[in-house]
Amino acid sequence: MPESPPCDVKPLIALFGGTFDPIHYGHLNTVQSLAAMVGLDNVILMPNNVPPHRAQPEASAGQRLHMVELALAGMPSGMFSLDDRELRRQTPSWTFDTFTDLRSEWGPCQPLAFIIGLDSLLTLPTWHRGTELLALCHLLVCARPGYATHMAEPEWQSWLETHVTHDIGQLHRQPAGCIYLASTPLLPISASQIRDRRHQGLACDEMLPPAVLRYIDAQGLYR
Ligand SMILES: Nc1ncnc2c1ncn2[C@@H]1O[C@H](COP(=O)(O)OP(=O)(O)OP(=O)(O)O)[C@@H](O)[C@H]1O
Ligand SMILES: O=C(O)c1ccc[n+]([C@@H]2O[C@H](COP(=O)([O-])O)[C@@H](O)[C@H]2O)c1
Repeated sequence: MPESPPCDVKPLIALFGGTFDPIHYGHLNTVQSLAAMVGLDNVILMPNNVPPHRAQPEASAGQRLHMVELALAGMPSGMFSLDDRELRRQTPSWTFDTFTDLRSEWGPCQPLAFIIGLDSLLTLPTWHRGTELLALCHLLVCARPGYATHMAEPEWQSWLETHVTHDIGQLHRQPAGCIYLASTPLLPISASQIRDRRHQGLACDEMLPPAVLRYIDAQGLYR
């Protein structure tokens, strides 16, 4: 029986999904640190359209996309790019479906990763085919202040421990299957805190890029 040819080593492609209602420095700075730690030349931001597992966003999909574009314009050139595939789907933005598409586009050998914050990891086993995601990609997990460092259920914790790697090289050599818990700097910023502060008429100047804040003002968002 002929052996399948070995995979060529290809640069790891990493996507960072989010609702980004709005995008903030907790996203941008944390992921920049992660990229430096893991050796990513580029991170692809992927705003969702119909976020599963949460209340629907206050800003429209178009407004959230525009805020991401404004934020990226202020970041070092080439560091980030944008993928709007979930915005073009009207069904819930299930990550498993998105990575099924990405895997068929890139083929079985391409190392792919999904970037999430610690809070997302803690709920991942409740996602649509959540734990099966590892068959399609790695998970790169950014630290986030105020969240437990253990999974809520013992079987989820053993799933996590089975897949955790400390070997960054493995993320680049293997197409999928590893969870990397990155010790990124802890940034206590959240989109819900920004929305709450805006609802109360409080300033958010240090929390997100000025161009995004100007757009929020101009659009009358989060009043
Ligand atoms: N300050 C932060 N540090 C690390 N990861 C973060 C931070 N803020 C958001 N993330 C991660 O970024 C991804 C997208 O997050 P999202 O767009 O929902 O922002 P959020 O601030 O968590 O929003 P909300 O407060 O509305 O839930 C998620 O995986 C989340 O865990
Ligand atoms: O596929 C799922 O079931 C699923 C459930 C919760 C979140 N996600 C994705 O995880 C990313 C972070 O989610 P959020 O809600 O923190 O913006 C974003 O890309 C979501 O679409 C995906």
